[in-house]
Amino acid sequence: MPAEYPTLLPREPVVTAAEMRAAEAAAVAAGTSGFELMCRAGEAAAAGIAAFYGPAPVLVLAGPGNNGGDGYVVANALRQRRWPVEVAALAPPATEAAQQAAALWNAPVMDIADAEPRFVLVDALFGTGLTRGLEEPLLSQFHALARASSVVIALDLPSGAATGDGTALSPLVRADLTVTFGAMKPSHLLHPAAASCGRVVVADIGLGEIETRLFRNGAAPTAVLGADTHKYRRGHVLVVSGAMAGAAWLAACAAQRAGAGYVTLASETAMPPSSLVVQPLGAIDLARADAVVLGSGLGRDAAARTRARRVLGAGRPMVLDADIFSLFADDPASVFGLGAVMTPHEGEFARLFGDLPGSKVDRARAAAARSGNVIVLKGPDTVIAAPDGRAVINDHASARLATAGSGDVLSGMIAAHLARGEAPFDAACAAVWRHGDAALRGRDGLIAEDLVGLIR
Ligand SMILES: NC(=O)C1=CN([C@@H]2O[C@H](COP(=O)(O)OP(=O)(O)OC[C@H]3O[C@@H](n4cnc5c(N)ncnc54)[C@H](O)[C@@H]3O)[C@@H](O)[C@H]2O)[C@@H](O)CC1
Ligand SMILES: [K+]
Repeated sequence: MPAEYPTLLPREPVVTAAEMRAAEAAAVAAGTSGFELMCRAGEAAAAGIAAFYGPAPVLVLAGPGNNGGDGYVVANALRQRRWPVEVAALAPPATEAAQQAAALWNAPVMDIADAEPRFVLVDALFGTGLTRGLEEPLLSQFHALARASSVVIALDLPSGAATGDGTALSPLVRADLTVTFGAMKPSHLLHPAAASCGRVVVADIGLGEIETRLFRNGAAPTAVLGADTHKYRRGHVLVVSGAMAGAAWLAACAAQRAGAGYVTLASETAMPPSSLVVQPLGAIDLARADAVVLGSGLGRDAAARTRARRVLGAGRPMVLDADIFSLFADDPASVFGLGAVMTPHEGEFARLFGDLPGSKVDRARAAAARSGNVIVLKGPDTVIAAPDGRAVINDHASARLATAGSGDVLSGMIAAHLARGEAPFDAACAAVWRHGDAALRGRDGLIAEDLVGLIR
């Protein structure tokens, strides 16, 4: 990689419930009690709540497990800060640590059926130990109390959210703030659960670095250009156009704006004069392309298939998108094992990989392993997975990206990163972040052409 492009910045780990339990068990084995961890969690949550909201009447809803235990610690800590606090419990605390926490509270606890709404509702019903959705009458009581509160704060997770896959096991109350412990869990980033977390704050409870292969996408590093750089050193991107010239043109412009020094559009259609180099595919020396976008605007006819085969054979770093997934749905082996970046949305993904089991992260990982390519499984919670099991969830994005051509823009951006010599996984992560960042700086009514102009 040219020296002027730094490697990726450190990313936030995202851990599963099992990884979290293992970290907790390791801490306990090393001499920290479960109750001590709970005290750290509850104290940190109370500090977080006090940082966001002034002293106000609070109702804490405590479940039977350790999430409920955290709730008792929060109640005690806010009471010490002179907030008026009440606690309502679903059932008596069932774990030793939660019993110790309830003893700390040492004040009346009412039944949830008797609770009155207060300004702040703290949801300490269930966390990572949830095994099934909330049942009636609790579900209705919880939602009614939340509707009548001004602020809802979830401890660890909104109760009813599964930890690992973003699913809602029962309808979720939308929290304003979720204070989680040790590290983010997949459901803080995967939809639909992520949409009910509000702002997510991670409280350090002293578990140290938790071993994981899943991360939250972080900001792409800024390229620092040396005075001696030149356009080819910044990377030569080739976009192969076909029946849908507009899509390929968007990808090419996005590659330019994302930093490629030289962009060629392989097209037999005349284009308006611009800084893009437009040439028929037959006239292009494919070996000179540092990265290729294949699929955006390619078309799905026989000519597209012929063009695709020719370009695939050149063995250049590649982004495979859009029409490629239809063209090779019956022959996926032709696009596997290339070390390329594939950028399907859910529909295209299903066409190529069928109905894989598990969470979005599991499915993207399985597809990456099967295809030998980096998979960018697009959506509000885009997952990027590498064949070796590394995965990243991107939440730095905007629903404004749901517009025609936004995928073509992303393909061009990934190609610009590949063309500078970045590894496929790093290139995909950086481009996905910058793509989302551009949309966040956009406005309602954003179209793909605007997005190109907003790339930073
Ligand atoms: N793992 C860790 O490192 C730490 C965990 N802590 C807290 O502990 C939580 C996990 O605690 P637990 O494992 O005790 O689990 P939870 O407190 O999430 O819930 C488990 C309890 O709820 C019951 N339950 C599950 N789903 C139910 C449903 N739908 N209806 C009724 N009952 C249901 C279970 O039978 C069990 O009694 C975390 O979310 C976090 O808040 C913190 O105390 C600090 C450290
Ligand atoms: K909760």
